[in-house]
Amino acid sequence: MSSSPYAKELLVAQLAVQRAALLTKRVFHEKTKGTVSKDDASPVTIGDFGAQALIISALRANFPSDEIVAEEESSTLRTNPTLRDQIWALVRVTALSDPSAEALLGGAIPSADAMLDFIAEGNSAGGSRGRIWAIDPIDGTKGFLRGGQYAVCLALMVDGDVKVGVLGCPNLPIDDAAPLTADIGANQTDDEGRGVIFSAVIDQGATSRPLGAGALSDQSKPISMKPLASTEDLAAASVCESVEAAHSDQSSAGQIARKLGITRPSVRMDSQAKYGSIARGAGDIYLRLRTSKTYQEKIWDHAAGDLIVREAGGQVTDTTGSRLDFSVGRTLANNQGVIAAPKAVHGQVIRAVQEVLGL
Ligand SMILES: Nc1ncnc2c1ncn2[C@@H]1O[C@H](COP(=O)(O)O)[C@@H](OP(=O)(O)O)[C@H]1O
Ligand SMILES: [Mg+2]
Ligand SMILES: [Mg+2]
Ligand SMILES: [Mg+2]
Repeated sequence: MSSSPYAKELLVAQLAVQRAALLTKRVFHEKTKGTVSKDDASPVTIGDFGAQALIISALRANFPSDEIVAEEESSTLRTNPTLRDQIWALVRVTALSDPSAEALLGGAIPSADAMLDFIAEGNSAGGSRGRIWAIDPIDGTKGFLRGGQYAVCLALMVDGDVKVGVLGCPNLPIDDAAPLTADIGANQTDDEGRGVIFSAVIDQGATSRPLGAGALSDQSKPISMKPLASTEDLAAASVCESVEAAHSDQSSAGQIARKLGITRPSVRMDSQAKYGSIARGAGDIYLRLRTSKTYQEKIWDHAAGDLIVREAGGQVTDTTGSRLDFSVGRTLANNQGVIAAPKAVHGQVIRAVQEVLGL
């Protein structure tokens, strides 16, 4: 193993994300996905819980004293043994099908109860001190259920700053040069040539590699944002935004694009696959414009993508132009929306955003 900073964290994170992604792919092909509706009416599946259990068990085996902020909680499972047992069966069979990384990932989870305990360990309040991992076991659960884009997301923050970010995107093309395709209606699962892991370590650049099983042979390739520099470049840019109109103001995004001279329709895709896609130059700009004054973005929805885009030559801020602040707890309480773009044009994009939003 190389001795560059965060080499072990990166390796463990990639292997854990890869194994969790295998689990989610398995769930996609099951007839019952154990979908339950959470308090905020968003869905969670056995895939979300199982992926979170696998990732936390891998982190605990390697970094026992780190804190963990993860999206899902275990309380509903403690009173729902049927759901718990479905997840347990899935976690066991996935670990068995991915044996080569066993030594690093810490061996099998001993029991269903131990699995629930792992899931529950993602309850850190977050904050500005120490080593804290942020996990979104399935980001874009709605995309996952409809056969579109989703991402298994893991990031390490140290003293409130993201140092390592990994995104597993089972339904994106492996080919960094493949054109962007919108999510809606398309079943993009398990096609030949899909499944990619994006990674970044602070000051070490960003990479992509195929998502597989087991050990990671060295197939990582550096990725970078498209180097947009001029107004003409901007006019040819493609904008990514959420599929969900409730998650981002699509009508303002359309006005912003027109103001920048962009003629192509935006590409709507679920999850942090948007960050990965612009980081490798398949798209150019990610706009996420808040739809309510009360919703606070969650750190696990942005931490890995923020670092991957910045390490690929992009700039990521909120609509006021401030960097995303991961140091204030489980949410981005200090930020409003997200604007990610190549460095050279980010200022121009922010001006258009502020004109349209009246900021
Ligand atoms: N009102 C809202 N505004 C912005 N984001 C929201 C939201 N309600 C839910 N989300 C988040 O949007 C994420 C999906 O992002 P996207 O819209 O880019 O696909 C969800 O992640 P999960 O699918 O992990 O729950 C969820 O955390
Ligand atoms: Mg969710
Ligand atoms: Mg999410
Ligand atoms: Mg999620």
